[in-house]
Amino acid sequence: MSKIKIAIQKSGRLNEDSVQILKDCGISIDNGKDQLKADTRNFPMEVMFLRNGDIPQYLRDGVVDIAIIGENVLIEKGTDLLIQERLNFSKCKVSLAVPKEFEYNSIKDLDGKRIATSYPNTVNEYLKKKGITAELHQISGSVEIAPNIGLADAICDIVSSGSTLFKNNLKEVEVMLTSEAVLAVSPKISEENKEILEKLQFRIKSVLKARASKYVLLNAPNDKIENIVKILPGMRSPTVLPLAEKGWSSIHTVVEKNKFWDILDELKEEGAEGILVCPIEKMVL
Ligand SMILES: Nc1ncnc2c1ncn2[C@@H]1O[C@H](COP(=O)(O)OP(=O)(O)OP(=O)(O)O)[C@@H](O)[C@H]1O
Ligand SMILES: O=P(O)(O)OC[C@H]1O[C@H](OP(=O)(O)OP(=O)(O)O)[C@H](O)[C@@H]1O
Ligand SMILES: [Mg+2]
Repeated sequence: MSKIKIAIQKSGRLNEDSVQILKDCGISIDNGKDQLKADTRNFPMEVMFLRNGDIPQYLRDGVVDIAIIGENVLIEKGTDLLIQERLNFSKCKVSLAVPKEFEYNSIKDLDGKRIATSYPNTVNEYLKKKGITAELHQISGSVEIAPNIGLADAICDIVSSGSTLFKNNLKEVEVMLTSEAVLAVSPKISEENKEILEKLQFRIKSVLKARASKYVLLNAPNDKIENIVKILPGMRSPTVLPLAEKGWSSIHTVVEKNKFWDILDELKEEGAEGILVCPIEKMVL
C-alpha cells in the first residue's frame, strides 16, 4: 500500500507544533533521536525531518508529497507551490525595521540604503512594487544585529512579539506580510497519495475546528431558556435537558473559543448558573 511522504521541520520553531498536530490527528511517529526519516503508526505516512528552508525544493522535486512549512518560506521561495490548509500556529510577520533613531517617514527613506535579510526575494519584490532600490545583504540568521555592527541601515526579518527588535534598538516600520504554518503540496503527488491527503486533511480540519471551540454547559431556570438560547451561538441549536430540580434545565452547546468571554456576562445576567467550559478533542461537522 502507498504511503504519503510528509516533510516537517527537523528542529526549530515549527517542529513541536507539527508533531503535535499529527498526534492530534491520531498519527504517532515512530522515531528515535536524530532519526531523519520515520514511519508512523495508524496511518499510511512516512515523515522526513528537514530544514524548513529546503522544503520548497523537496516539494517541487516530488521527494516529499506534502509538508508543514512557514507560509513566509513559501512566499520567499515557493510561490509555485499550492497551500492545502492553513494551520493556525507559528503566526508571525515579515517586516522591515530600522534603528530607533532613524527618522523614518516612508519607504522612500530606504532608497539606496543597505538592507540585511534572510528573505531577499520577498524584500526585492516589495521594494520593486514601491519603486525603490536598495542594496541587499543576505545573511542566514541573527539579522537584527546587522545595523549595530555597521553591516546595514535597515533589516527585514520575522517579527512576532517584537522583543528581538526592541532588544536590538530597532523599530518596525513596514509589515511586508503575515504568515502562519501551512500544509503545502507537491505538484508531483500521485493520485493514490492524493486520496491519503484527503483523509489527512479531513482529520486536520476536525482538529482545527475543535481547537477553536469550547463545549459549554450551564443551568438555567426554564423561563430563561428562550433568552439564553438567543445569546448562545451554537453549532445548530443548543441541547436543553431537564434537571432533577423542577423548573430548571441544563443547556449544552459549542461556542467559538474567542467569543466565550464576550457572552459570559450576558449569560449570567439572564440567570445562567454552574457554567462549565470544556475543551473539545475532535469536531466533525
Ligand atoms: N518568533 C517567531 N514566532 C512565530 N513564528 C516564527 C518565529 N520565528 C520563526 N517563525 C516561523 O517558524 C518558521 C521556522 O523558523 P525557525 O527559526 O525555526 O527556522 P529557520 O531557521 O527559519 O528554518 P530552518 O528549518 O531552515 O533552519 C519560520 O519560517 C516562521 O514561519
Ligand atoms: O518578535 P520576536 O518574538 O522577538 O521573534 C522574532 C525573532 O524570532 C526568530 O528568531 P529565532 O528565535 O527563531 O532565532 P533564529 O534567528 O536562530 O532563527 C526571528 O528570526 C526573529 O529574530
Ligand atoms: Mg528563526
